[in-house]
Amino acid sequence: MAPSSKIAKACKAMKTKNLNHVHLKQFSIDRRTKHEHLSSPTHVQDDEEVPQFQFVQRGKKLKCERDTQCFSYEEPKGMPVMDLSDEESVLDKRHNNAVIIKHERDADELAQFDVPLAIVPPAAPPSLAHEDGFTNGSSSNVRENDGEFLGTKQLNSEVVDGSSNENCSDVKGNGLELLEYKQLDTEDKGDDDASDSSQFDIASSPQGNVKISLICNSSQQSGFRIPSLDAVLKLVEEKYIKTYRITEPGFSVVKLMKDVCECFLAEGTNCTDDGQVRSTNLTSSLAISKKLSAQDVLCGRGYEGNFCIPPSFPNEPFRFRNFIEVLPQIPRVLTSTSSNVLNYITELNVNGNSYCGRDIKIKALEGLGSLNPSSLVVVQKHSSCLDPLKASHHIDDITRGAENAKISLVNEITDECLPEFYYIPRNIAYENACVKFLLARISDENCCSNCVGDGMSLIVPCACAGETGGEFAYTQGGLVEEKFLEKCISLNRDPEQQCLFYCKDCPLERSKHKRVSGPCKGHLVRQFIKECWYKCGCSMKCGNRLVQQGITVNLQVFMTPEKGWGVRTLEDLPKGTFVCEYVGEIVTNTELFERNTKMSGREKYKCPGSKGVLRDEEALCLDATVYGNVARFINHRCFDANLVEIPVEVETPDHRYYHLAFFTRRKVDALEELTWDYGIDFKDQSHPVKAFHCCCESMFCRNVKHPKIKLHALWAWLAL
Ligand SMILES: C[S@@+](CC[C@H](N)C(=O)[O-])C[C@H]1O[C@@H](n2cnc3c(N)ncnc32)[C@H](O)[C@@H]1O
Repeated sequence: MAPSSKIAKACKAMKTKNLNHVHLKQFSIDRRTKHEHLSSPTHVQDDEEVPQFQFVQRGKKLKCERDTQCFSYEEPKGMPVMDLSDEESVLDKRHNNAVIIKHERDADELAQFDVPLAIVPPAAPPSLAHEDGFTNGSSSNVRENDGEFLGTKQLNSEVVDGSSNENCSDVKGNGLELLEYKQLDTEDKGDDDASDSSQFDIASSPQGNVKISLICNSSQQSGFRIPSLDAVLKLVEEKYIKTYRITEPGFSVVKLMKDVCECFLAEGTNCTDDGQVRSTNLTSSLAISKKLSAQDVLCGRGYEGNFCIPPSFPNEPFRFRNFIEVLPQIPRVLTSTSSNVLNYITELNVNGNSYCGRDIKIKALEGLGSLNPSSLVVVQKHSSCLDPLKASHHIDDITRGAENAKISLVNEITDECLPEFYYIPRNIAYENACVKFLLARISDENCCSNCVGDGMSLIVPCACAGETGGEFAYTQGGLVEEKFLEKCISLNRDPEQQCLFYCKDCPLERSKHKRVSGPCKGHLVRQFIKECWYKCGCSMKCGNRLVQQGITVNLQVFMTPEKGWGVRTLEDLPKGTFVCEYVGEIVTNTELFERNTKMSGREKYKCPGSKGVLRDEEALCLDATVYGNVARFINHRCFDANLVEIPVEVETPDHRYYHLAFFTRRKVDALEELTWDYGIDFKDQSHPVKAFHCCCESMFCRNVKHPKIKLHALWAWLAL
């Protein structure tokens, strides 16, 4: 093969990266030369234009732009050397996909609820100060009504608009439902649960101390002796673990009690001036004809809701929402008693997932609710920052079974919950993003139809290995070949050495300058891996089908001290291990642009030089803001990150669409955080949106004024 055509085959793509957006550049370069292309009757239609590029080897500097919400991979500066004679040569409308800066959607575009919820015992009536300084809460109410207190309370704050009516009166009205507060009667012999008679008494002092008393009537029990507290706690724990199928190892009654105290204090702090607690608007249970599952509630199915995004694709991925955001919707569909709310939350736990954040409190109170099922009301809190709870949060599997391997989540640092997003294991196309996988376009030379079994076991590598120089990129052991990996690392590390190609009407530049297309600054040539696919004869177990198999390693999302969520491995990973793909919504640059600028339909971006709206087909980008996988949590590390991203082609043989896969670039130990180099130039002052302050702690951090590292140390590290 002529070197130039080799280069042409190699030089086909670039990417830009963004915090939650990755931009795929897919220049349509046919495998054949223009001459071959024109003379061949097959593969490409006659009217298709052949992009023309000049590839140059020149020292160029890669620059990146981003901020906490977005960044783009700014291409190397330099004068374009593109053949300018053919206006459409680069951006062939069917083949070329460009890269555009993507800003994350503004937070206000997503449903946000500022007013979090918690569940607390109903507010006490005007306080009854005790001698010990404690103000009695719920139990004082009970006694007031001779053991059978229906502590009705008007729930009158508006949730949807976030405002709250602080006027908690005892009057029913305005269509608002009253909650029933029923305390067990110590004399109630007919009720099994109450036969031992128990009373849960919670009180607080002005100093913020909380006292919980358990009052038990032991008169029915002969030979009763006060048991040890430890034995009681153990018994209760066993009972609850069994009855409620609590799977979390950390469950304990002591923790439950502690949580109750914390909630009590938090909600006490949030009482209105007149001592009342803000409460939510619950609608009547009569409106509910069927019981919705917890997921229904969270995903907004089965009822009219204006905040939940309805599941729009087959697997109906769980939309992770902080409970504090979910709960405001519950009143729209659930019955008016707080125990219903708790039931739904219980269902969630039973489904195999446990949830983070304030649901820990909810879980704690679930226990309380079981002791006294109707004694809780849902109330709004003014601000989450008032919440003193710093519980350890845990989700068993954020993928809900969508991946081969579970991906757990822990937050041992804050009470922050996962940001709102749908977990998807594979890229999905948004509206206009045209991603066609046409088997007809896969010619014999682009697949290995004659292969059988594991193509990797063949003595002569199959056609799919052609993309990687006639050798498979993967080893028999399922790792990226050392040499190939090193090449990818070197390409990423030192783009100045690499080939660049230039296009005439650079979509990246166009997007950057909004309306004026600047000269293309050249695009980095990348190494590709080509995996076998459907038209290949090999089996699904073929070793050249690694990325398409999905995640197999043990990953965990965790809260880092300074960078928000991060991802770590729970097992040792050898060098060259496939970790995960960067998955998101495949959007066109037009869509991306509109998401960024929130342009209305009328003001759609007009591409300079083109007669109409920017062609959607020109660019594909990945936006993981709302739909994404675990990769959206992988943090940046300057230069010596332990992951490297490699484009992997699976469905299409012509680089129109590819997967961005992360592989370990060295051996990574269990519990190490996984990082990749976003390619950010922190010194780029020209970008209007500033980057985050990098806390990667790398010796080579590009965001520190006086790097800790001397040049010789850098070379020493490189030599490793
Ligand atoms: C793709 S997200 C990574 C996940 C993110 N930490 C989270 O909590 O969702 C990128 C964002 O993470 C944070 N981040 C990533 N790498 C960082 C670093 N080295 N130093 C500080 N913040 C970082 C920045 O806020 C950045 O905007």
